[in-house]
Amino acid sequence: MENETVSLEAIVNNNLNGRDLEEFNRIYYGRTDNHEVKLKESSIAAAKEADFELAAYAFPAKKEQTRPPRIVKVGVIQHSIAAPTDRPVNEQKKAIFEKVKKIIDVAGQEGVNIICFQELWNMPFAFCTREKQPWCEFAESAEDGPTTRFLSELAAKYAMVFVSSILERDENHSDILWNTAVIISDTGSVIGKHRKNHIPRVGDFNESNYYMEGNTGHPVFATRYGKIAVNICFGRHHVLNWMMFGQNGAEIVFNPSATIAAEAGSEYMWNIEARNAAITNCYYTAAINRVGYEEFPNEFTSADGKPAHKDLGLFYGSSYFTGPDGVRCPGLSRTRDGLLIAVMDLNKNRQIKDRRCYYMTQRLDMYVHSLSKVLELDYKPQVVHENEK
Ligand SMILES: NC(=O)NCCC(=O)O
Repeated sequence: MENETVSLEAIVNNNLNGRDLEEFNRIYYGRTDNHEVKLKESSIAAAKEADFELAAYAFPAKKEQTRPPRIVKVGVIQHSIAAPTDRPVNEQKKAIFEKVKKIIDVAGQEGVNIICFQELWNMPFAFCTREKQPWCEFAESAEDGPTTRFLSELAAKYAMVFVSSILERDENHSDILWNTAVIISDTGSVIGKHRKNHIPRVGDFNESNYYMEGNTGHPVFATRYGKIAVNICFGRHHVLNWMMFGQNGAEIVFNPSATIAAEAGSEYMWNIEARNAAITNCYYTAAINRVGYEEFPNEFTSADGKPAHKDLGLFYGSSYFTGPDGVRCPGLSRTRDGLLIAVMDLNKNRQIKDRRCYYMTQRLDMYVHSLSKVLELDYKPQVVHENEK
């Protein structure tokens, strides 16, 4: 990945300085100060040794008279796969566990309370191949599969909540597969799970060959550290999906993703969507994407007349956090594994709700009425023509 652009931030920082850089950050990202948080020397050394990026930023809120601050440390981890995709399934999984454990340990020593990984973090994103074997064998039980067991131990050790996106095998319902986020509590037990609501049918994202649209609605999980929800990857293009997590009281919504620069994943939209969701729903968002190229043993086509190929393209990382006011922190790079930490004051959500009144002005009643009409078979779009008086 030597010739890849490192990040948009790097381009800006290398080419702007002084007032121009300040004005760019103020106008584009909404920030006058990055609120960089100092990290332990031992964490910085461990990150260097294990070759991953490490950065932390605060999202402070105003001091209130009647509520103490509600500070929570949230981490997101982006990473590439750790073994070639032609190695045995369990070997590939184990190699990812070993790599990611080093990152979790640093998060533990930094006192991180909640961690979210990228989409299907424990496997290559193999659905582009349309092959069932061996990729379906990565599926496991959400409740007591090897990935949940691996994380449960670390959750209890560090009193950490995990949001773990996996390929789920539902043994109680005829062995079918789901794209599922498992929420593991700070005690190590499974609080619950959420299944991906919107399954892509675009480019090489052939996920609909493997699993169906989720059946878990829009759950919000009340953890020890705050109310969290998960909008899995493609759901970030669906504003109502984001909206429902807000209606159910989410304070932080994670968007674990696996997306590439090409049209299907649309890198130019990446920096907008989770940020816009934070603004319109007055909650924190965290967008997490995987990193690197994943080459598969057999060629596949994109059904576009172009030559067959063995990889999807670059997963461009660029994970980032946004506060409920729409201000975002610098993101991780496009090219390296990383741990990004946000020190959030959750009081900020209500402060922004009180100030901007988006919930008060949202007119749900009007939309329920309009949408119920849209669903009618004989619906006619409300278009007014010049000669219709
Ligand atoms: N994993 C996934 O849903 N990717 C779809 C491409 C996109 O990010 O829009």
